[in-house]
Amino acid sequence: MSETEIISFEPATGAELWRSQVGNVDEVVGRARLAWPKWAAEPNAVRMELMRRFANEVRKRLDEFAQLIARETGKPLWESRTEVEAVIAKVEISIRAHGERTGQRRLDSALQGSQALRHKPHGVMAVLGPYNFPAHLPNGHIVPALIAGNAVILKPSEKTPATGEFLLKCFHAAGVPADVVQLLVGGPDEGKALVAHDGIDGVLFTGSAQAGIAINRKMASNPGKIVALEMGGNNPIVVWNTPKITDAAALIVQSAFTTAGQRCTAARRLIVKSSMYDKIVAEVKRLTGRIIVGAPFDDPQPFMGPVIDMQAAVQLAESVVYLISKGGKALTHMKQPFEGLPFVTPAVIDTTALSERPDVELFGPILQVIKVDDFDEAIAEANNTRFGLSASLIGGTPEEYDHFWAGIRAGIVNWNRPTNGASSAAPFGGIGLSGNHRPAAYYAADYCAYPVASTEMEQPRASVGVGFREDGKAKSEA
Ligand SMILES: NC(=O)c1ccc[n+]([C@@H]2O[C@H](COP(=O)([O-])OP(=O)(O)OC[C@H]3O[C@@H](n4cnc5c(N)ncnc54)[C@H](O)[C@@H]3O)[C@@H](O)[C@H]2O)c1
Ligand SMILES: O=CCC[C@H](NC(=O)CCC(=O)O)C(=O)O
Repeated sequence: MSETEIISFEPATGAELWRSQVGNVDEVVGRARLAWPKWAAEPNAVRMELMRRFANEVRKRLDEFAQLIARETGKPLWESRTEVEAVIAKVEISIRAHGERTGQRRLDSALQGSQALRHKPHGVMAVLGPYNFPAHLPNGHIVPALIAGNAVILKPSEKTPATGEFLLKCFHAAGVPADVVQLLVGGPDEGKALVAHDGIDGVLFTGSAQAGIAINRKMASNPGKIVALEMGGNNPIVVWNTPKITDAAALIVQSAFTTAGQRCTAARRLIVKSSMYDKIVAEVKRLTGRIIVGAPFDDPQPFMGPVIDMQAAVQLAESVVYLISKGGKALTHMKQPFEGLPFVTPAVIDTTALSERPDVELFGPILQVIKVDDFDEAIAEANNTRFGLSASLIGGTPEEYDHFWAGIRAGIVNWNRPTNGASSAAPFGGIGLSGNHRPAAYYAADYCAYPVASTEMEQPRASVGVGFREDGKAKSEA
């Protein structure tokens, strides 16, 4: 039975934060369809100016917004602030991307007329958001979609609706008409109804592979509708010859445990050269042991907050038990330091001995360690996944990095940098179960508008060419 009400709870305290009735999909879509043509007909400059006003609105409310994200997701306040800063930065990046990726071109020819390339918006776009970046990631679809002239319906995650509501209030306060960007409160049922609705021209999804595949299936009979899928990862970080053990360990810990491991780009598998194993593992254990796990407003600030809810915490603890039951060796144990609340400490598990490692995204602070002897074996192990979002090489020579870059199947391939923390000024997406070749961030402009090619002359001008007699009849008819 579907829920009639959505309630958001603060992970760090269990307190109720927000509640609302679920939205009416037909009504929201109907309003968006009516509002869209006027919005699409506005000059680009008007839409861009409104986006800049939106950025200013968010800037004015940065503290309030960051506090809400911290309460609703459990992320430390310092990290929640970085999410709000990313929301602000998205506007200028998207304006630039719109011009560079979907701008206008015109090629004049005296004979053929003028060859013009312009872009049109799709219409009404459904944005389905995840809970881990409840503002920044939906916003990464919303801003480019609005700039291009689409109307948008945001269905935020059922776990973080208050953040979605706050984000949309900032658009409205900036002057974007209420029906041009609307909130649809709901869970997966409302998401499914929105995706299936005839009045939707596209679905811009960020979330799990499971839900993304279900959406892709649903949209298969509508090839004309745009579907952008940003999904999860089972991301490798490979450590090869490096004398910089402390730096390597810091990059590994940052990759695996930032946001309590709840990032699509988090490192899930540490693949390490046998001869470096002892040193790297010792340093990773030492650093992991120093991580402060705590509530978002604690002083000193924690590195990691709780995971999103108790269900997630229990699933993560069960995954650790499963890996150990199959032959994994716990290098650090996952503990639940606060009874009844979803705080977990990071687990590092050596799974080298496992004959089959489950290729699933364990969305939390669990890092598997796999020991290998040979660089090609490391690359093969890194590619031993159906996902393909991000991958990093720590250490190695420039030649080895070239080899790694060429051999790795992922949308983001880094060298001596973490697997996460991707730039909004670059394309962002993955292959395999991580996405459907419609990268977001800088390339989001591409899926928010479609190109129209036109050959244009101010007056009709045609010439009868080869194959015609003087009277205009074709030779073949003679
Ligand atoms: N690649 C990326 O850019 C990226 C970014 C952030 C998060 N993620 C991924 O998101 C996941 C965590 O977020 P989550 O748990 O909120 O994801 P989720 O897939 O459970 O939910 C995402 C959104 O889709 C909706 N939804 C769920 N099932 C649906 C269906 N069948 N039809 C339509 N809508 C549906 C949800 O209500 C929610 O709004 C992780 O897998 C993470 O890797 C990916
Ligand atoms: O959880 C998934 C997103 C993680 C984040 N990626 C980005 O912020 C991409 C940039 C953008 O979309 O603007 C990361 O890599 O940490």
